[in-house]
Amino acid sequence: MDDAIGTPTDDSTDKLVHCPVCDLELLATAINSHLDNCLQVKPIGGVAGKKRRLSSPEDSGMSESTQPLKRLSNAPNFPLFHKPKSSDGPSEEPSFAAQSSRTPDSKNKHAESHMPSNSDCPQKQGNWLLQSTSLIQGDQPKEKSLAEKLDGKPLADKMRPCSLQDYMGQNKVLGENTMLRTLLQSNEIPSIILWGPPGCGKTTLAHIIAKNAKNNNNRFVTLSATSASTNDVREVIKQAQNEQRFCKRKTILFVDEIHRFNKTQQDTFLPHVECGTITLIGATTENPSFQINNALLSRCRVIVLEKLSVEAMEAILMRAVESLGIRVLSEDQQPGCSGSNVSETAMYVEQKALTTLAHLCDGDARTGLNGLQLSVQARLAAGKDASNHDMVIKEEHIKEGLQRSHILYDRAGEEHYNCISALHKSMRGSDQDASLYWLGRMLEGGEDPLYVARRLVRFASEDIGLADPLALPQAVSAYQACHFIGMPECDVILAQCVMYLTRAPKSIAVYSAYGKVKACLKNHKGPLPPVPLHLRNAPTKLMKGLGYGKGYKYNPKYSEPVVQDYLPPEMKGIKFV
Ligand SMILES: Nc1ncnc2c1ncn2[C@@H]1O[C@H](COP(=O)(O)OP(=O)(O)OP(=O)(O)O)[C@@H](O)[C@H]1O
Repeated sequence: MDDAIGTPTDDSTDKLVHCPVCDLELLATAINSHLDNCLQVKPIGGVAGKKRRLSSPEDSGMSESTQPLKRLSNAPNFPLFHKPKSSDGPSEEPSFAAQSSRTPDSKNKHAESHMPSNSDCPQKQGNWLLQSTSLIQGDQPKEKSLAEKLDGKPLADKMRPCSLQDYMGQNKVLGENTMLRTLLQSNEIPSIILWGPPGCGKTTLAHIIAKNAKNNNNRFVTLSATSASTNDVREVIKQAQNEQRFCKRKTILFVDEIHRFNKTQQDTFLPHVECGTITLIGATTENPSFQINNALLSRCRVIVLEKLSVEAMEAILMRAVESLGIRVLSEDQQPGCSGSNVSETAMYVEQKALTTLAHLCDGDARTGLNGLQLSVQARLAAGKDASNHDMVIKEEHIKEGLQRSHILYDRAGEEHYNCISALHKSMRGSDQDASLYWLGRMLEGGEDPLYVARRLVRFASEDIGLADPLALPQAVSAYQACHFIGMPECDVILAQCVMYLTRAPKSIAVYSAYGKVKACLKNHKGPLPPVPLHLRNAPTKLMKGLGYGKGYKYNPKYSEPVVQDYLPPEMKGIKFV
């Protein structure tokens, strides 16, 4: 038979059947693949889509009988017989294995990850970046201006990496052969607690894990412990159970700021993490040993993320700068040296400015990126009236940008010492307003409250001492209270202590007396004199026999004042106080 498609192989399969769509007679063995393709051309109900009409047999010059065969190689198949390729499908996303090579130049590869493949990726949603670059061929969308690119969500959100390739730093936990990477590559996602300082990438890592998990047909649900109630948690768990029962899909639950959940809420997770209904990814800036209950903690792996290094921060900033189309000027370069069209308005940033920003943001990528955004926006505003087209972001602009958002405070650098010194001196001078101002400068700039509290303990003794013996317990209590409560609530505790110490009477008697002791010991020439025998303890017979404790007058036994030497004879008469 001329029209039959396929070759009979045995008696049971050489039966002829009619295609229900095109009425073609063909072998039973070939009906499925024929139908697949036939339906692409002639969907049941007869209404072909707009695209299909454009490539109708008449348009293509193909006869209806040959069309299905021609389409076999590249036509998408009808979902009845083949799984659809969704935008989340594994085939469209690089797996962790594919993402595994995080080389130092990975920051240069971000254009790859900007290809529109997943709607979860912030850079891809709304195409803010794509519209500004030439990644899309053919119908070029109108290029966005720099101001437009900065509009809307904060730059830090827009730049959130979608893959490990763009995830900088954290090599201790994500480098080659680390436990986490191995687990992720094998799609074994354990319940984990990501613990690290603000802006170090906890949420970002959770999103990357989730994206990979979605590719592997898992559900990803997020909750913020700051707003979710116990009922919300129960609802998520109920849905997770249904998904597991009916769709055989696992649920990954990301809980941001998990330390803010109370004990009951944390307990709600327990059995479900235990039995695998949900895989929990918690993020916290607080020490999980204190903030997360032990039972939950023992069911999760704690992954400690660190502040981002200056190098990682530079890479993150560089990626943002490139995405925004800002050109980087090294020390010996001038604006316009790239040979670009001079009539175009160009934005430049000095390499030094980026390095300064990377240092100042204290390993917090959000601070760094938002600081960059502020500086660029400030330059754009300043450049509106200027006749010169080129705008250059310099170090001072970066600092200015950070100051505006009250974050210019280099915790590791000079500013840290300058501010604590100013606080100490203001308290010594009993100036309450100045003392509070310097305290505020440090705390609002992100200083560690425990560092400030430790300095107050020292001040209580050094500058107040016995003039007010309650100053020291005040300061120690403030330290403990800060330890229990943490920022931001502990700010007022420190303020109370600072005001107490500022108002207290001052005395450096203890401080200077002890200073003299240290000087005496330091300047002593020759061997230090031995402890006089009568002052020595004599716990054993031998020591007693050697004369230890001999002649010592036990003061409580005497009603009259005791005359006795307490210093070595060489030191007799020395005064420290
Ligand atoms: N390791 C990283 N690599 C690249 N970009 C990062 C990295 N870490 C953070 N970022 C950038 O900083 C932004 C903020 O990071 P993220 O929200 O992940 O921090 P976080 O640790 O969860 O902070 P918080 O505790 O304050 O919620 C991200 O949107 C991203 O742009």
